Amino acid sequence: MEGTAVAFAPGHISGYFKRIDGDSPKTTGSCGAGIVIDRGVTASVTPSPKTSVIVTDRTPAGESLISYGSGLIEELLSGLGVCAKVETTSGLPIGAGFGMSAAAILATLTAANAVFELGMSAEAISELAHETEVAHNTGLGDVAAASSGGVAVRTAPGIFGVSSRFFPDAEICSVTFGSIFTPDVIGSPEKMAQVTAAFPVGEPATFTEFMMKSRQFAEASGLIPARIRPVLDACDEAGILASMTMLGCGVFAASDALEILSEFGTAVPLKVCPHGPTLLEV
Ligand SMILES: Nc1ncnc2c1ncn2[C@@H]1O[C@H](COP(=O)(O)OP(=O)(O)O)[C@@H](O)[C@H]1O
Ligand SMILES: CC(C)(COP(=O)(O)O)[C@@H](O)C(=O)O
Repeated sequence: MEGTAVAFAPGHISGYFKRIDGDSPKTTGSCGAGIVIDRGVTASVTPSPKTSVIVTDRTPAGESLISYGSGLIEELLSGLGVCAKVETTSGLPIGAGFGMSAAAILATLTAANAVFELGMSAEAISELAHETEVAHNTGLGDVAAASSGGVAVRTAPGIFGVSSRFFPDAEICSVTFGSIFTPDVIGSPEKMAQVTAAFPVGEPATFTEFMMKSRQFAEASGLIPARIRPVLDACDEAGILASMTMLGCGVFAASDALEILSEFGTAVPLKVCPHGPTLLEV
């Protein structure tokens, strides 16, 4: 095996969710809804006698090396029975509720599948990515959503749980103040009980309905950090729909809220991504 394959997978902002436990990682996941976004992770995979991983982020706040090595990615490759030099580059901060872990897994698998000619279907890639996310407690519904584009509504756990997708031409904007360690939240029965009780009734059919349900959920979930309250208040005052990026210490707003969000930090304009993982180069 020679050469390098490069793939991109989109990130995902979860607006609301509830954990559903099945009898295996495949049937465990979440219901909810979120936006598949045009920033995500690019992974380059080059066959090599020994596996090595470099994790970088290239966000609007600048570029930085996050780590040498990633347990998640190393385990993934070893499960496939291959060794490679992998570089993942995240377009948004890791751990901040932008689904970067799911994007990293999907992008790495898509590139590895191409360069090693593994013959996995898109469905098999999503299945393995979902099981890996759930097994590591780094996400529940991000893989199902980010396996394709749009605003994804999930009514059952697992990769076949997406009941509808819609594709608004919306200007979205986000600001983040840091991470919330996802396993601490989705691994806590107390937190999950409050999250389940906060789950909104009915499914959104429009972007506005999605934003309203997301905010209603965030308020009732007990998850809103004090740090983001002034940002939500400023959006409310300006009549802009906004909510918390699940699960990160940040806010996403509908419409072009760049000016308002920039008062609080580095604001990032986003669009709804129309597609799932894509092979860029092989
Ligand atoms: N680009 C990446 N490359 C490799 N591993 C990643 C990447 N992004 C996230 N991860 C892994 O996922 C963990 C964070 O998961 P999580 O809090 O769910 O992040 P996010 O909210 O961005 O999905 C990190 O500690 C790291 O192990
Ligand atoms: C909210 C979350 C459980 C985690 O999202 P993230 O922190 O971005 O990995 C997500 O996977 C979902 O099920 O909706």
